[in-house]
Amino acid sequence: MLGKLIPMHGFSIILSCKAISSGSPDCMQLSKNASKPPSGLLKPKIADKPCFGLMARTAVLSTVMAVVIFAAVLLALSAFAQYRNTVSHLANQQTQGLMTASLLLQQSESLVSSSAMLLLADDHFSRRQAMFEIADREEWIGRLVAELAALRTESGQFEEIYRTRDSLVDNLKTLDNLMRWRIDLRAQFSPSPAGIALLKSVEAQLAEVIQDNRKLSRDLGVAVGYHVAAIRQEIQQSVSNLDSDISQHETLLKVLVLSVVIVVAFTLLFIQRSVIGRVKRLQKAMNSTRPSPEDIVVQGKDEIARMANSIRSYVERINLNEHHILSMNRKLDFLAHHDALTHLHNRHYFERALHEQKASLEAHGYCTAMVDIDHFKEVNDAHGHDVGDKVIQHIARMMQQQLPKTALMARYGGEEFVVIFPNMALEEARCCLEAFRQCVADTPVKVNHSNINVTLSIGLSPQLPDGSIEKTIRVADELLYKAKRSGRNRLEIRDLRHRDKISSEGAS
Ligand SMILES: Nc1nc2c(ncn2[C@@H]2O[C@H](COP(=O)(O)OP(=O)(O)OP(=O)(O)O)[C@@H](O)[C@H]2O)c(=O)[nH]1
Repeated sequence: MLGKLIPMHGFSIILSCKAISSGSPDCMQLSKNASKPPSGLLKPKIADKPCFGLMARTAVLSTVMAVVIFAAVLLALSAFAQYRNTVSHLANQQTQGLMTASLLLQQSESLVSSSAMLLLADDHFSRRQAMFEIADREEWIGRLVAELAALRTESGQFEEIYRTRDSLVDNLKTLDNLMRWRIDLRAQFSPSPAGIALLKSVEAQLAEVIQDNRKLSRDLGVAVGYHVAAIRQEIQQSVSNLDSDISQHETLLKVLVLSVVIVVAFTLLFIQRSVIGRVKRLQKAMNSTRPSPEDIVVQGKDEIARMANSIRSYVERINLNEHHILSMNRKLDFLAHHDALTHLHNRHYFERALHEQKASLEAHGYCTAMVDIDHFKEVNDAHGHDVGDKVIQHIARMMQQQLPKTALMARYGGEEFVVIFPNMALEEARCCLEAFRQCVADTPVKVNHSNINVTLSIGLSPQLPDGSIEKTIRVADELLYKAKRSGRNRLEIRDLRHRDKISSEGAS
């Protein structure tokens, strides 16, 4: 009857219930309840709905970060391309332009010195040599101006150079003619006043042409110098633009790097708050010896919230199951010590209590009684076992009400009860039992609108001077059967003082 294992929600509990084996209604109900879980415990509360969860947020943050990094890389690449263009423009065009302009300036100065050579020529050979030189310079100037014009976009500004150069070359041709004339005049010189006057006139024209020549040479130098200055200024401007571009790109890159840092910091903060912090809180709640659903915080609707919700409902289910098991254990504990039908102590408990209290009972004295319902089989036969059960319950109830609270009573067999009166004199016990027997005999049991009369036979024994408590119970049992044999509805007693029996008989 003891040690029956019942599997329940993954747990095993030990049932100690005589009534299970005997098929008592209470225990049957209990065993049914034990096999089925409390209602509403097994369903998780949260449905798996789609939501803007951690994955989506992480994806958004990663996209933002990727976009910012991509923009930074794009900006850096375009900046590098721009710098390369500017540097290549500076190196290829403006520097070359500056060099060409410098060469042009050099050639212009050579043209002026060639004209000086022409002025110093004493014979036609020197004059022609000077003219060759001048033609060579003229050609160089033409070539360099064309080159410079190809490098520079503002071609309109070269007209001044062309015009000055052409005027200078014309002027040099005039100078050449005058020089040839002067050489010829000097070669055929006749100191006549006409000859002297002619030579002076040639000298005067030469002086005028030389004057023009100086002016035109200066103008050519100024025109070329203007371009050199313009190119230098453009180079300076390009360098300054490059500098400003670099600083602009620098600022933009700083902003982008700062953005990346902010996005990364925000991502870390997000991971800390949305993931790590919450998982830690969850872990802390689960680490406690008895996790409570209230400690499991569910914030938001993301994956962690869903996990927390699942854990929470799982903890709720475990707690509810635990509560259920504890309540079942309480019931089983009760049933282990009590009779399921009458809720009096059962025989097992009685025998254990007797064993534990034996020394104390024997030291302080006691009386023992056995109580049995008369003709109970007839009650069963006439009204059925259900009614018989109700009659047994009624008698048990009356026992609890009528007999002293200090009495240790138990259901001993089918319709048989045992009572120990600790520290009580025989007479006092007899009075109690007699009043109880009388009361039962006088009170019909009302079951299903019918009154059933029952009587009790009782055997009462005091503590035996030479016997154990078990022997006293046996004596009380013998006295009970003596009461039965003597006609029932009576109390048989052994009085040690008179060494004979006293019996009290009921009305029947
Ligand atoms: N309804 C019900 N009947 C029980 C229970 N336990 C035992 N009985 C019945 O109680 C009856 C006892 O019958 P008997 O031992 O012949 O005794 P009796 O009919 O009471 O006659 P006496 O004791 O001689 O007066 C039997 O019919 C048992 O089946 C129970 O828990 N419920």
